This record gives sequence, structure tokens and C-alpha cells, in this order.
Amino acid sequence: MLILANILNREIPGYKYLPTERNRQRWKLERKVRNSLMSIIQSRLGSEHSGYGNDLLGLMMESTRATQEGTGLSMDEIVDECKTFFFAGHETTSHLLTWTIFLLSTNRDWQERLREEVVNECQMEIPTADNLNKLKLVTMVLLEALRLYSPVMVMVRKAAQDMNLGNLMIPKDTILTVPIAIIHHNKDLWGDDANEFNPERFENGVTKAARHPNALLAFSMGPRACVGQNFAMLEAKMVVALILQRFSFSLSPDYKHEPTDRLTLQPQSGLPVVFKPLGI
Ligand code: HEM
Repeated sequence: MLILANILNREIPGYKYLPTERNRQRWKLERKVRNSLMSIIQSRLGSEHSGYGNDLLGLMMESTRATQEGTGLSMDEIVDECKTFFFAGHETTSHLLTWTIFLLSTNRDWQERLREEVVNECQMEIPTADNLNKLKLVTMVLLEALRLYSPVMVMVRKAAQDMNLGNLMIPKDTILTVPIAIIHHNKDLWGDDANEFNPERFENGVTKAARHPNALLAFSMGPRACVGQNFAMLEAKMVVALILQRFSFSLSPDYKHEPTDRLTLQPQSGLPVVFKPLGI
């Protein structure tokens, strides 16, 4: 919501400062997010003597000690980093899970194969990191979900200087769009079944799945690739494994297939699913 409001505001210079209904709502949302982040930060500041915590927020707060000497992050920068990580990491991973549940609901044979893999590997226990690393079929299905329904559909870049891209001359400041979703459905890259669900294509790893080793761009690639990709895959594997251990599921007849780009790719009217508890 906050990001969407920001994009709309970019259209007209100066417009974002006017007290329009949308801007007031945006300011209110910004205050709300900032206040809830500040309350977490404040509670950590209270426990300074025992350290700020060994997570990312703790590390960033630790760096404020260096600020007195002119280095390290300011409080505003920490709040901004928290927002980046929250927005970059939350919707993306939740929609990867949404589309994975959709694909497993519509491909019940794969749902069964994955459940068998999970129960063989972890029984009914909470999976360990070691268990998760061994869930090959689950990983293949997640990769196929990322290919067919990439949560991030496009990336935008601006040329920092005049440059050549293949035999194209790109002038400085040109805006380039990388159409991830189109690349993920390209038959020249993925073969004639590019539009079909076929996790087997990932059997020998991501780089061997298509005719180009970097055809899967769901997490981007290179120095600005997603910093959270390993965490996202681990999180998604854990959630899928826990669900498969406990429930069988199928698509509700109310579901309408309307994938929509709202910054991340999501089903327009949600994903109604019928869950049945398993008595394993
Ligand atoms: C399925 C889940 C995810 C997908 C599909 C995804 C996708 C992406 C993509 C495509 C980019 C590159 C965007 C660009 O360059 O324009 C990116 C960057 C980023 N992602 Fe993710 N992401 C996911 C999960 C996460 C998680 C869990 C976190 C953090 C915990 C995270 C944090 C970030 C950050 C901080 C960047 C910016 C990196 C930089 O510019 O150096 N992402 N992500």
C-alpha cells in the first residue's frame, strides 16, 4: 500500500507534498510503520548493556556507536533499512508460498510426491536445517513456482553512462526494463513446455534447467541479486514441509485465476483453498 502510494506520487513533481486524501493516507501509513519500528528499536536500546541482539537490527544498531566518530548508520538509515528488508522480504516470500500452494492444489500427484519426501525425511518432527537441505523435490517445485509465477515481474535499471549492450548502443540515463515474467515463459529458453508446470526441469539444478544458465531471474543475478534469497528459500521450504505434514489441500471452486501485478504477482481475489487435516 505504502509503496503503491509512492509510485503514484512520482508521476507529478511536487504532488507528493499536497495534502490530498491519498497523501494524507500515505503519511499516516508512514508514521505507523516508523512508530512500530521505533518501538522495537527503543526496546532494544533499553537492553544496551547486554548488547542489541545478534540479528540484522542488532548489527545495525551496534554500528550507531561508531556514528559518534562520523561512521556507522544514523537512526533514520536504520529505520529505512528495516523498511527495505520488511517490504522486500515479506510480500515476495508470502506470494511464492501462495503460488506454490496453488500449484500443489492443482497438481495433486506432486502434492503426494512432496508429502512422501517430507515425511520420509522429517517424519512428523519440525524439520531441521539439515532436513530442509535434503528436500530436493520441494526445492524443484519452489523453483518452478518462482519461474511460472515470479513474485517480482520486472526489474528497472538506469544506465549510469553510455554503454553497449550486445550490438545496441544505450545512452546514459536510459531506463531499461528487464521483463522477468516474459523471460520465464520464453519457449526458446525453456522449451515447448515453457507455460506448463514441470518441476522436473530443475532436476539437475537451476543452471541446467534452461538453455541459458541465468534464465531464472526470480531473485535477479549479479552483485545486486536478492540478499534474502537463501533465507526466503529456507523459510518457504519450512512452511511447505509443515503444511504437507499436517494437511492435504485442494483448490476451492470459488477460485478465479486472475494473477495480478500489484508490485508483487498475486491472485486478484485471493486463493481460497480447502484444507483437510491428515491423521498421520
Ligand atoms: C521469494 C522471495 C523473494 C523474491 C522473489 C525476491 C526477489 C528479489 C529481486 C528480483 C531483487 C532485485 C530487485 C532489483 O534489483 O530491482 C531483490 C532484491 C532484494 N531483496 Fe529480495 N526477494 C525475495 C525475498 C527476500 C527476503 C526474504 C529478503 C530479506 C530478508 C529480501 C531482501 C532483498 C533486498 C534487501 C534486496 C535489495 C538488494 C540490493 O539492491 O542490493 N528479499 N529481491
